[in-house]
Amino acid sequence: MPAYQYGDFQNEIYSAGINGIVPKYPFDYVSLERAGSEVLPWWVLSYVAGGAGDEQTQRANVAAFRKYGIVPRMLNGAYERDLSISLFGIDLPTPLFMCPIGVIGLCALDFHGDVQIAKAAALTGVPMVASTLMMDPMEEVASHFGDTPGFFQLYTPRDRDLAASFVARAERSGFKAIVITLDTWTTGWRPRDLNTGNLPELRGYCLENYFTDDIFLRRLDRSPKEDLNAARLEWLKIWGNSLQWEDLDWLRSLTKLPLLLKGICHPDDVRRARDHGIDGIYCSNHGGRQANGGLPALDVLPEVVEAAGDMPVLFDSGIRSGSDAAKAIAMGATAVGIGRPYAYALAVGGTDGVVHYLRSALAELDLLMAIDGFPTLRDLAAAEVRAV
Ligand SMILES: Cc1cc2nc3c(=O)[nH]c(=O)nc-3n(C[C@H](O)[C@H](O)[C@H](O)COP(=O)(O)O)c2cc1C
Ligand SMILES: O=C(O)C(=O)c1ccccc1
Repeated sequence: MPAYQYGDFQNEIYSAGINGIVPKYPFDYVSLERAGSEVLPWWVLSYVAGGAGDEQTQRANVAAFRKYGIVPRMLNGAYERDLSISLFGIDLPTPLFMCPIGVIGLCALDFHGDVQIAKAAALTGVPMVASTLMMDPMEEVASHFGDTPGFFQLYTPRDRDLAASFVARAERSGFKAIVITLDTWTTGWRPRDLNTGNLPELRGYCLENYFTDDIFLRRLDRSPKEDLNAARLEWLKIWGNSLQWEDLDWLRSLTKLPLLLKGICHPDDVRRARDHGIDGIYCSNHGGRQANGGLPALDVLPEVVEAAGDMPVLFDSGIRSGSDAAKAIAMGATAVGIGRPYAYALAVGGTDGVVHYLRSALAELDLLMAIDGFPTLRDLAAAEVRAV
């Protein structure tokens, strides 16, 4: 018997269809986004859907995937596929991961989306990169990962002791790597949210990691429960640290876990990262939420990959489907981040909706590898990609 292939999901769906069982959730991104938009509260939707400026970069991220095509190869035994990768010595069954999304907690109807995503990670083997901004503390979220490794995304606070505490807590909770986000020490110019004065964190949402940390709490006279206003103002004082290269040496000294830098788009920055003992690069423009007018992240990926050499390169910004993931891998990404799509999937169906979305993306990727003749991700990575 051949091993289970993700593409068998397709057969399950057709077989169910014969028996009159109609799928609960959509299979294409446009329908998923529409369904998610109908159920999210307006202010969460505005925050998730929006980006910087007139959202030109956000749209360009998605459009970039239409500019490239993979050249298929035939007759080379792609009857069975292997989608596994190894990252920092950790074996993962697939090349996908879930990007850090600070308000993911709010995208679930019960406002405990971080836990629901952790459960989806456990069920699929697709790791969650958990944001610093959570509706539940990281210890609780990590307790639902099952056998799937989790990564912790650090928004480095200005208070160094608090940063050290977050890293230590992440290590104790069993997270397997730390992702330091560099492009969001201040919020981008986001007209959709500016029009309604909408910033969830400032209202005191998603700050549970801070509100459960002794180092943060000692800055307050009264607990966040007693005085939420004072707590969120204190958060605003310490939250965004505009790091410099030298600060990486301090961050490096905090942990032996693999460290990744998120937001890297220039090959010189890749080389400097290596000089500072960084283990992995995360190429991203934050889904066009931070700076408008920049290049699509996919367009800079090949240069970043070349400069990275043997360092793994994680990628996000514009991935909507399994075939998008295939292109990013063919252009050099080691692992590929799903962002906005899983937020909508969570809104539509909770953990179940996210598992459905991830299985669909993996099925599409797997079938594409079957049809295009790439039995392994190594073969796909070596595929010829041409500009359309
Ligand atoms: C609502 C929302 C919140 C986000 N919060 C974070 C965050 O807390 N930390 C972070 O590093 N990136 C955050 N990101 C950026 C994502 O990690 C990722 O870079 C981006 O979603 C990729 O773009 P895409 O979703 O359009 O594919 C957020 C993105 C969205 C949509
Ligand atoms: O919304 C975001 O993308 C994000 O990462 C963020 C986090 C905290 C404050 C502002 C923006």
